[in-house]
Amino acid sequence: MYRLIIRPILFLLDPEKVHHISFSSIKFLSQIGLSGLFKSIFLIEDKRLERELFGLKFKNPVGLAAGFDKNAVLYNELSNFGFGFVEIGTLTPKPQDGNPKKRLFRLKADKAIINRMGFNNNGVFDAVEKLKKEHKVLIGGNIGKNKITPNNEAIKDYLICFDALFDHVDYFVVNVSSPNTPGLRELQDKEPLMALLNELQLENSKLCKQKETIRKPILLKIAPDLTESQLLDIIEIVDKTKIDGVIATNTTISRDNLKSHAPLVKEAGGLSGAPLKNRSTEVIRFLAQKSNKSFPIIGVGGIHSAEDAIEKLEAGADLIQLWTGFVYEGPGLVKKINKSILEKLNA
Ligand SMILES: Cc1cc2nc3c(=O)[nH]c(=O)nc-3n(C[C@H](O)[C@H](O)[C@H](O)COP(=O)(O)O)c2cc1C
Repeated sequence: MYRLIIRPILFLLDPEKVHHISFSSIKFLSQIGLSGLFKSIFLIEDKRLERELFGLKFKNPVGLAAGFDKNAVLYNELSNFGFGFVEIGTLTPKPQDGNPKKRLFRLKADKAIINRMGFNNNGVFDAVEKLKKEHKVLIGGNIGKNKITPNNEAIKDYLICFDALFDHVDYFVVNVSSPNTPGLRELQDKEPLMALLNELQLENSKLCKQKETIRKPILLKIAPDLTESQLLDIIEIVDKTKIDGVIATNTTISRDNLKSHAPLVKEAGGLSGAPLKNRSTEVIRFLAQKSNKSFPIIGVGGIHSAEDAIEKLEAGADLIQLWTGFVYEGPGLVKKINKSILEKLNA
C-alpha cells in the first residue's frame, strides 16, 4: 500500500515538505490514539531479537539513523514503527538554519537521496527540553559543531552538546563525517580526532563521578569515503581512546555508478540510499576483519530490504540503521527485517 499509493503521491511533492508533512501526520495520528494501531501493524516483540551492546539492551537491532528526527520531536511516535532505537540529531550548541533551500533531492532512478541540509537544528538546549518526557525507546544523541565554530574550537561545541545531553540520551555519536559542514571531515584526521575523543572520554568520567552514575557509551560516525589507511587509523583510534564503537557510514560524496543524470547528480551534498550500500558494507567488513571484531559496529547505508540488512549483519555489524530505505520502501521495512532475522534463526 505504501509503495503503490502513498509513495507515488508523496514523491510528487518537494522532499523537504514531505518530511514535514510526514512528521505532522505521524504526530497527529498518534495524538488521536492510533499509536496502538501502528504498534500492532509494525512492531515485532521477540526475545531472540534483543541485543546487548555497550551496557544497553536493544529490543531489536534495527534503528532509525540520525538526521530524521534532528530535534527530538517524534522519537516515541517513530518507535511505534518497530525500531529498536532512534538516533536524534545531529545537534549543535546553537540553533542554526542550515544551508539555503533547496537542499534535499530525490534520485528516484537510483533509490537515492542527495542532501546538503548542513546541520539545520533548533540547538541542543531545545532538544534537551523535548527529551525530558518518558522515553519508549533507546535514544542515541548525535552531536556536532556549529558552522561558525572554527575547527580549532570544535571540541568546545562537542563538549557543550555532551554535557547538555548526558542525562537525556542512552548513547552518544560523535559526528565528524557530514560532508555538509565545511571542514568538518578534517576532524576525522588522526590527531584532531584523538584529541576530540580523549576530551569527551575525560568529560564522560568527570560527569560520571559528579553524578554518581555510569559512563555513557560514545560511538564515532565515519564517512564511507575514507581510504584503507584512514580506516586502519580509525581502528587504532578506537583502541587508544577506548570509545565504545563505530557507526559506518554517513553519506558519500562519490557519484559513481548512478543511473540518474545531471543536473540532479551534480547537486552538492551527501548521497544516501541504494548506491551507498556496497561501499558501506565494505567499510563494515574491513573494520570488523582488521580489528578482529574488537568493537561494536552499527551498520548504515543503503538498506532497502531484509537481504540488505542481513548482508550488513553478516559483514560484521551488530546493529543496523535506516534512513533512505525507510522513505523509499515505507515503514513496513523495519518489520520485514526483524521477521527475516527471526526466520534465519529458525532455518
Ligand atoms: C536528509 C538527510 C539528513 C541527514 N542528516 C544527518 C545528520 O544530521 N547527522 C548524521 O550523522 N547523519 C545524517 N544523515 C545520514 C544518515 O544518518 C545515514 O548515515 C545515511 O543517510 C546513510 O544511510 P541510508 O542510506 O539508509 O540513508 C542524513 C541523511 C539524510 C538523507
